[in-house]
Amino acid sequence: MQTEHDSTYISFSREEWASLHPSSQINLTQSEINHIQGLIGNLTNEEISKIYLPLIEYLSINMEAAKFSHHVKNQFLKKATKNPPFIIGIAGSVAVGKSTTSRILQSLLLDLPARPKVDLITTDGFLFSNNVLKAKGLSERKGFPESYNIRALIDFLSAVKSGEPCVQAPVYSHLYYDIVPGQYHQVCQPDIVIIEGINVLQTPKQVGSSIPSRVVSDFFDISIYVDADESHILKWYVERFKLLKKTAFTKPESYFKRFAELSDVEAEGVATDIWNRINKVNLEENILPTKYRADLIIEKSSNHQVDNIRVRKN
Ligand SMILES: Nc1ncnc2c1ncn2[C@@H]1O[C@H](COP(=O)(O)OP(=O)(O)O)[C@@H](O)[C@H]1O
Ligand SMILES: CC(C)(COP(=O)(O)O)[C@@H](O)C(=O)NCCC(=O)O
Repeated sequence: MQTEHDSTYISFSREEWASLHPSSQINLTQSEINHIQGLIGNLTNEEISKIYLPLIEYLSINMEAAKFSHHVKNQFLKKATKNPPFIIGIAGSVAVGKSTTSRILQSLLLDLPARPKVDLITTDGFLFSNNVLKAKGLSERKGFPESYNIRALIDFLSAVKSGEPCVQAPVYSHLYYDIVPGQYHQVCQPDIVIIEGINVLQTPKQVGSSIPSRVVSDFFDISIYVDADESHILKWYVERFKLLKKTAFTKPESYFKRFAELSDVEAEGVATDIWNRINKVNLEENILPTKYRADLIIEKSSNHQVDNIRVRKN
């Protein structure tokens, strides 16, 4: 069925995408590929070559274009401002693979010949702390637009983009299920920033009653929405929960340590309940509606293989 968005994007099957930039042309050594595979457990060499290397090439072309545009504007304005960092926004549901995709891209970007400085920031650092969420009656709304300090996120991106020497991003811990007081990620004039989060393409209407003059995506040079069927995402959410049950949840400091003793079947029930009450509702109400704001849409099938890539025409 034809949708209103079909004409906005060019769609590439997996094979069509791979053929745009055969991996043989890319100078990644086997040890660099091994390094990335070490970071992302079951990522195959084929997936890197067919999907992520062409994607890096597409990002590189966009970075070159942004640099050129900055240079000619500086010439016209008779200014010598520093090239701003290239900002990549990564959106999508909880558990769709935003942080994994971001880590793959960061590793490959770090390997580019110019050896750029690449920072990876997650927007969960801009969630209000559990105490604040509780006081606002939002404990069951973690991840919904109102649970984030969007103004702080916009101020952060504005400072990074304008080239401030060092800017701090607060840090969220999935182990403590809360913001870590006094811990920050320092961002000091990087060449590239990847910012990933469920909320990065949300619009002012969705972020509270007062409409800010800017939105998060105003600072992006390019944005990517990671997409998959909800049935696959639920499966990945439950699998991740079961893995955490055996690992992080067993730590005494874990917020979820009460779940460590659950059987696998009980854990599936708990995770499915959290999904249905919170993350599924958020996906349908606040995340999916932002999909067609992205410059690229990456569609993954049940085994995380990317089957289709859509690229915005202009
Ligand atoms: N490309 C991929 N290949 C293999 N596994 C993946 C891939 N992307 C995500 N996963 C797995 O899916 C689960 C959810 O991914 P994650 O990156 O944590 O999601 P998000 O950051 O969107 O919440 C994790 O268990 C992760 O290991
Ligand atoms: C903190 C989050 C909103 C962040 O999502 P992420 O960016 O990791 O996909 C999410 O992990 C979360 O905690 N959601 C609330 C319900 C739950 O525990 O899954």
